[in-house]
Amino acid sequence: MRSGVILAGGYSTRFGDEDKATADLAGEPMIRRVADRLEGVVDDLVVNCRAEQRARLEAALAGVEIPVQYAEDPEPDQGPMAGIMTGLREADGEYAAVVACDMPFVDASFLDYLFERAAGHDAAVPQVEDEWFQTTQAVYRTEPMAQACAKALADDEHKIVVPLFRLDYVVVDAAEIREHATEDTFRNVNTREKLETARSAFGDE
Ligand SMILES: Nc1nc2c(ncn2[C@@H]2O[C@H](COP(=O)(O)OP(=O)(O)OP(=O)(O)O)[C@@H](O)[C@H]2O)c(=O)[nH]1
Ligand SMILES: [Mg+2]
Repeated sequence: MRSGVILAGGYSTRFGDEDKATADLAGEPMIRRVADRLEGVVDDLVVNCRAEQRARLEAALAGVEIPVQYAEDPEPDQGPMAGIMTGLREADGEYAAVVACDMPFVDASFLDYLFERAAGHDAAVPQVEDEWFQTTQAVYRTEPMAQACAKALADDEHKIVVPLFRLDYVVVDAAEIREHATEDTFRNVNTREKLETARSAFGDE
C-alpha cells in the first residue's frame, strides 16, 4: 500500500492574505489539483495542515475518490520537516509520496518512479543539477522517516536534510528526472504572479 501526504501547513506569506492551498487555479483549488494527480498513484491521502485550515481544505477536497485523512500540526510553524513528520505519522502505507500543496504540476508517473526507486530504501529524493534536494516532492519509508524527523526535532534541528542524512536514501539525479518527469513537475506557486502564469498552463485564459 502507498500513501500520499500533501503538505499544507505553511502560512503562504509570499502569497499574501489568502491561503495558497485553497487559492483558485483555473477553476479548482490548488490543493485539489495536487490531490487529483496523486489519486492515480497512491491508495490514500493525508493532508497536513493547521487546525484552522481544516474546514476549507475539506471543502476543497470533497469528492476525492480515495480516503483522505487530516493530520493537524500539534504546534504550528515548526517548518516543512515537522509537517512531513506529522503527515507521515498518520499515513497507513509503508511508503508515502510527500508533495507540497503548491506543486499543482506534479507528474504522477514521476511519483510512480520515485516509489520504484525508494523500494528497499528509506527514501528517494530528486535532485536537479546545482539545486538542493526536492524534499517536498519525494518518497519516504513512512516509519523510519517519521522517527528520524522526531529525533531531529527533539534536538531542535529543523533542517529537512538532518533526518534524511541519517537514513538510507537514494538520490534521483538530473538525468533520471529528465527521463521520467515532465519539466514542470517541481514548479511551485508561491506568489500571485506565479498563480497567474500557472492559470494559462491549465488552459484558463
Ligand atoms: N506543517 C507545516 N508545513 C509547512 C510549514 N512551512 C511550510 N510548510 C509547507 O511546506 C511546503 C513548502 O513551503 P513553502 O513553499 O515555504 O510554503 P509557505 O511556508 O506556506 O509559504 P511562504 O510563507 O511564502 O514561505 C508547503 O507545502 C507548506 O505548506 C510549517 O511551518 N509547518
Ligand atoms: Mg515557507
